Amino acid sequence: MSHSSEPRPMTSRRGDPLNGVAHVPGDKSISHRALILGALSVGETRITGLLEGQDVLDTAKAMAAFGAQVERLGPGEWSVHGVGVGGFSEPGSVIDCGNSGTGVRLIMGAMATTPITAVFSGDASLSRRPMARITTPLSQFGAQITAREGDRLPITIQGAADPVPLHYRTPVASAQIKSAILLAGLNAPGETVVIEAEPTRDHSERMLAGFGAEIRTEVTDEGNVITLVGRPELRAQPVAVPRDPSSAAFPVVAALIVPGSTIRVPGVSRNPTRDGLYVTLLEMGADISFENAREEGGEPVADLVVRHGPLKGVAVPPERAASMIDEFPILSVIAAFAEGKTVMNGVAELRVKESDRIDAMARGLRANGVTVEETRDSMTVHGMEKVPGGGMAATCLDHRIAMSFLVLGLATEDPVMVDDGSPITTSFPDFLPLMQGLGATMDV
Ligand SMILES: O=C(O)C1=C[C@@H](OP(=O)(O)O)[C@@H](O)[C@H](O)C1
Ligand SMILES: C=C(OP(=O)(O)O)C(=O)O
Repeated sequence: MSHSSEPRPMTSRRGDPLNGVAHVPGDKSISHRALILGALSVGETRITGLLEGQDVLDTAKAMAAFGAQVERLGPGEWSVHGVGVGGFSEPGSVIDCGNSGTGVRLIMGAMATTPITAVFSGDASLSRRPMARITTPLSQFGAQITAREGDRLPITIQGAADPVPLHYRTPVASAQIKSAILLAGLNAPGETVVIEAEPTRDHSERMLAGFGAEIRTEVTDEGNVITLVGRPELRAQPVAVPRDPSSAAFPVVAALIVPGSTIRVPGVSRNPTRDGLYVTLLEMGADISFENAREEGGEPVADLVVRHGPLKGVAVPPERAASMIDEFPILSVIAAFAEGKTVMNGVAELRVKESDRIDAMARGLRANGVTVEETRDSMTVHGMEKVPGGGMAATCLDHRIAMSFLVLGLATEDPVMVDDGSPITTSFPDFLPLMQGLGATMDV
């Protein structure tokens, strides 16, 4: 299901310092994977802390359509009775993944080696995003795939009746490509191997191991070589989803740019494959401390304490991009308040997210008085002492663009408007009350 079709204009403006505790929602990547692996296991998987954003709810609905028993027990608490590897049944209607690239790409992988047919669709944003990166490897497993012009959704997949395991080098750094292949490899006999030149988020590998699959990662000169042994019996597991570092980034940056602020953000995942923004913020001179470092649900987590202070621009090295790929929109916001310029290189993938994020951020920042330069795969933001604001940003069906500009407006001279805040529900349904609870002036 796509998010609400009514545009929801929103505004944010300068006000008091931000203070308090921000309980951000569960990790989106881990939530999708918990539902999918739960559906592919034998027994009942109990999930706590699941993100109940529209992207993940669409994945839950899809798992039920493939035959799993999916039930909401309470806030963030879900039960999945799985059907086992190879046990998916043919869905009776189209699988609509709404706005979610992770949802559609991982689910296409999960069904591509089972002899059933499924049709996948999405909203206007998802229907523009490239899918050849997934359909190419899945065809090599033996799936028959028909896509719209340019390898876009809607896509029909007839799963392979006699799948062959795959040995595949990913052409771009993408955890979605890697994960789709690993999920397809579950029902192929023998070893499926994925090679990635740059490491990407490793939640699939961690969770597959936790559910009992034989999977190993070797670090070699050509990158990470991940090998999965097919046809395991996955055993249902309890999954405690840690809080999402990509969602935490919004209140964290808000506290860093609003003078006098101090906030605490407990229980945030500090998985090194997701940590690039925090490494970058520390290089910029941000006052962030990481307290009570511990492990929860197989992931390293910590409580973040964040205080406003002076910041300086930095150059983000391209090899860090994958570990903060969803955080460049909000980094470009904080860069506007830093001394000097912030340069982001090797970020071409931003052009194929929910929107062209380089274009969307550059336009919106310029509309609010900030100087931005862009190339095909880079963006440079010039910091200033006082950021004017007063402009309208188009959110382009992109939750992260909407939240980034609403954070910008908390520290600009004049208010910032976004044309449509409704996509925020895809990943952070309580964004508005959470920010208001910290003292932010933000409204619909
Ligand atoms: O695997 C995942 O859960 C994700 C991978 C990333 O996409 P790519 O694999 O396309 O880089 C990221 O942008 C997305 O929000 C979540
Ligand atoms: C890119 C994102 O998500 P997805 O690819 O799952 O749509 C995101 O959440 O920033």
